[in-house]
Amino acid sequence: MDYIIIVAGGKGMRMGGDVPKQFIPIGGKPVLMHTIERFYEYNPALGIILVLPESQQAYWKSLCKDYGFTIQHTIVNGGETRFESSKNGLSAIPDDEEGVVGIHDGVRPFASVKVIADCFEAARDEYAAIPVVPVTETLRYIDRQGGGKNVMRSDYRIVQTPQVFDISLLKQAFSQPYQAHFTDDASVVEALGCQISMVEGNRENIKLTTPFDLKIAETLLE
Ligand SMILES: Nc1ccn([C@@H]2O[C@H](COP(=O)(O)OP(=O)(O)OP(=O)(O)O)[C@@H](O)[C@H]2O)c(=O)n1
Ligand SMILES: C[C@](O)(CO)[C@H](O)COP(=O)(O)O
Repeated sequence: MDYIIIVAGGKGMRMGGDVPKQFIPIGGKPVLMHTIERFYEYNPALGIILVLPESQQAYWKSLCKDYGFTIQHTIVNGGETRFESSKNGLSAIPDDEEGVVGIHDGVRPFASVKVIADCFEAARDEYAAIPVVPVTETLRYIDRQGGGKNVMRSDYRIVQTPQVFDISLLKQAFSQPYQAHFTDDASVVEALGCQISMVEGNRENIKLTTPFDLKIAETLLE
């Protein structure tokens, strides 16, 4: 069986505000409902695991009731770091399960169904796949003295989610101790010495990080 783990266990410090960013309504319903619907649209048989801070779980259940949101999912407690939240989500999948598992930021409601399908397909063939988009602005490397140097932007890609992996490979990766450079799930798998395949992402698949991103989200839904 295949799964998607949707991580929404963060604090949303850069977004600020009283309502955690995954619950902010865009286009008439909470961000997280849009995100889950994308994966349901891709494959209604996908096992959906939602990682949420324990303190937010009752509120989420009340939102599901209020909005008539009935897509089945399992809720798991969030962790202190994204690494821990991903690991908690993964622990909800039986150890002997075969198939692939994606990990997706709860606050990326615009992953296209094509990108989701491409990532799952690539991971079935190549064990680990992530969506990337080109850099559209010029990049400068900043050294420790604060000096800058132009670098070739064509040498870099912006990394999105869902990041999809063979289940047993991902379980092995997450048995490693946490390291500070684990900023996504692919970096955890790469630390085992594995190659990560890249598929073309979709530009709208932004991470809602600051209030500015919410304005873009509303525009994308118009
Ligand atoms: N301990 C954590 C930290 C992050 N995340 C999730 O990882 C995704 C990407 O993280 P980010 O956008 O940075 O969210 P926050 O950590 O909540 O934001 P901030 O860094 O501004 O506090 C989000 O869906 C977030 O909920 C998580 O599940 N558990
Ligand atoms: C996983 C991620 O969205 C890929 O771009 C990103 O690394 C998350 O970073 P954050 O600082 O936890 O938002």
